[in-house]
Amino acid sequence: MALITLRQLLDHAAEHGYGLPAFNVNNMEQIHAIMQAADAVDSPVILQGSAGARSYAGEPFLRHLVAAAIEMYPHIPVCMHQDHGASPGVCMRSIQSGFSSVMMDGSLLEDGKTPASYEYNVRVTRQVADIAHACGVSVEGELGCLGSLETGKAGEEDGHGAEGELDHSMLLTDPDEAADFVQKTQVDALAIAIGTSHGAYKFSQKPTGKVLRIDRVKEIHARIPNVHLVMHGSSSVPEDWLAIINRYGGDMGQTYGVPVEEIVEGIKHGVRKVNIDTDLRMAATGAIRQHLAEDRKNFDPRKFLKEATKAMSAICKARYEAFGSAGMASRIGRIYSLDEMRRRYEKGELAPRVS
Ligand SMILES: O=C(COP(=O)(O)O)[C@@H](O)[C@H](O)[C@H](O)COP(=O)(O)O
Repeated sequence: MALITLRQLLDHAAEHGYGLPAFNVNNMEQIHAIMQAADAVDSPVILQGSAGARSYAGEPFLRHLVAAAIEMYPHIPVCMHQDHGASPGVCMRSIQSGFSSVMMDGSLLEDGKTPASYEYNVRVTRQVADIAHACGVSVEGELGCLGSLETGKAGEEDGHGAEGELDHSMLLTDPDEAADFVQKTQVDALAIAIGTSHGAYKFSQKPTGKVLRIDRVKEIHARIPNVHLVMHGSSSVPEDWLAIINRYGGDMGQTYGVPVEEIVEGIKHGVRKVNIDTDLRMAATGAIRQHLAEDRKNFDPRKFLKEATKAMSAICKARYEAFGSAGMASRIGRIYSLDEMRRRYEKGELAPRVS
């Protein structure tokens, strides 16, 4: 079984200077697409499940789908990560369910909507890190609230996101606070706010450095060079799929995502995990719309779901190649079990290095 922790994966990524896309999963087709692409280019994989995914698929289905991926592709290291845990309880249940990594998002209160105080964030994240590390499981924390620097708002399409309008001090992670946060919480990876947001409507025009603050990634990395950084809301919102969706009956507004080259620049400066969900949603929707419009007699869902899988897989492959994770699955070597990771935490081998 090639279940790997986020920590081991990101340590390898940092050592070899690459980044990993973390794709959200809710169903079999998404998992097929991600695994087929990873198999084609020899990339390790991060599958992540949100609260929405758990309520859509049901926790046992999600767990068994991931187990099936691991069984079918034993040569590919797969990290099963819980996306945006709104409370320590959510994280504990994911650990119980077999996830090898959890995100405690204490940037918002348990309702997933109200911005939390720094002290609250430190307290709940540390609580999760203590328990997760005692189980060998990795922890991602978040500092700063995700949201658009154009509008001050979080992404609208996601159940999880700050309500109302936020000012720039909340929408941008502060480098010194990031160092203090990592030291106090002992997280393995830190999600930072730099102007990205969840969903398709991130930017009203191709983003400039004013609204997509890659310079802030660089400042944070300069302050904490040994900490693995995470970019959320990092779909590129492919224009070709947007056009196909609209050509075949869709009604999406003009919008822009995070250009792949900007993510690659972030990877050069400590970004190791890149969250992507919307791109696969758009590819699947476009492919299904196109298939149903062009083959009006078809009533076999396998035919259009295969088209959706192919479309999603092409995006996954492109991201593995652009982020440099292609070719790395076979170079990871021995995978530490959760129990070995637990002992490494106990010995202090994995304590974050923050000066
Ligand atoms: O950053 C993320 C995705 O970014 P994206 O929209 O693809 O730019 C994820 O962390 C989100 O949490 C995920 O899309 C949430 O999905 P649901 O809550 O709708 O399942």
